[in-house]
Amino acid sequence: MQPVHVWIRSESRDTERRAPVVPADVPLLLDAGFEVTVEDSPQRIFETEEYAAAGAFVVGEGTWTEAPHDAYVLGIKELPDEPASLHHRHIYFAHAFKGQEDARATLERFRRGGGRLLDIEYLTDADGRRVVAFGYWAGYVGAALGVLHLAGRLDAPLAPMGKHELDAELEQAGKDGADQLLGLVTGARGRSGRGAQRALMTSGVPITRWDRQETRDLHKQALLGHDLLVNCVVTHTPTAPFVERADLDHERRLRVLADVTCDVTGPTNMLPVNTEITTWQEPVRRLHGGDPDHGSAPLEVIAIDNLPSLLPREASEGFSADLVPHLLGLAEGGGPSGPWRAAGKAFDEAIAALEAGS
Ligand SMILES: NC(=O)c1ccc[n+]([C@@H]2O[C@H](COP(=O)([O-])OP(=O)(O)OC[C@H]3O[C@@H](n4cnc5c(N)ncnc54)[C@H](O)[C@@H]3O)[C@@H](O)[C@H]2O)c1
Repeated sequence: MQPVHVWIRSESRDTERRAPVVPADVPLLLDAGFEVTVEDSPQRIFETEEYAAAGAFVVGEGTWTEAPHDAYVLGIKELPDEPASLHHRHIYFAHAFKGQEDARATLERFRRGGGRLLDIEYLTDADGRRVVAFGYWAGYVGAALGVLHLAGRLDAPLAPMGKHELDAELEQAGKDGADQLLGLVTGARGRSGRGAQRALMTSGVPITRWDRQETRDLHKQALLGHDLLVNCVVTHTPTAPFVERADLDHERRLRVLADVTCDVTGPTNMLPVNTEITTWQEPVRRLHGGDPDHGSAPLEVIAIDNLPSLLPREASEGFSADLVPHLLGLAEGGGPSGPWRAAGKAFDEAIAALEAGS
């Protein structure tokens, strides 16, 4: 049987420093009989030499277009715009199955070339739960930015950093008084909710933890009694929003919304007072000026949709630890394991919808 060939491509987005498989995990694939090729990349947080030392075969940046036909081309973010036809099996986050911007163009490229997209977002277990995600570090960074902003320690533009640097800032913020803030994490039991709690703890911020049970009868006044709300909720059914326009004129302590979920335009936006993301260049946006006569402070939002890229090393390590066991599942005797079949089905459905013209 041909060995499974995983080809780790370079990322085309120039701010993207993460890697889907870290050098320390390469031997796990090699020991299972896989072939591992890695493209050189000056921006990746791990040196190419680390991959070579771990046993990967090194090739030039962007050479996946010439990879053997049977290779799985693995990345994190979008492919470059060329070539117009894609004939490999690609594994990455394409955001191409829900009618997003460019979704149609991406699917057309696969259809034209006869390739397949195994989107990491659609790698799910038998219960439909995602098996690989960056959520923990998204929550960690989202909560950290909220605390640092409230502590007057957030400088823009943001740039990728090491966890030790971020933690030093959080600890200093705590010593300077951030430990007097009140933090609320919604979706506290999920991946990003747990990451958010860990960051708040690093600053010594007392935490209120709410998940489904605690929000069933929403206690709005209690919610507004926190300085910082870190929203990590994932819901697919429209639910009573946490903060609406009418809440802003109320007496409240709430000053910063850190929206990790970033579902800012969807029907399940839990914070409809905001409908736009923020960026590394301008991480914070003012939503309401506040009214000191009525005890309401200005309200600001942080809604950055690529938070884990700010902690590229830790985000890559956690992601690789989750992904590699599933990559091994590409070689299972009866064909790729359940999550790969689920991702393949999502792709087939998207192509069928494209062909049906919907
Ligand atoms: N901003 C970024 O850079 C970034 C990066 C990665 C992921 N994300 C997003 O972060 C979000 C969180 O992902 P996750 O991996 O933590 O999801 P998860 O499924 O692990 O957790 C979601 C949590 O929300 C809870 N929840 C659902 N409805 C609720 C309600 N009405 N009230 C309170 N809690 C409720 C669930 O019980 C669960 O604990 C996702 O939308 C994901 O796309 C953002």
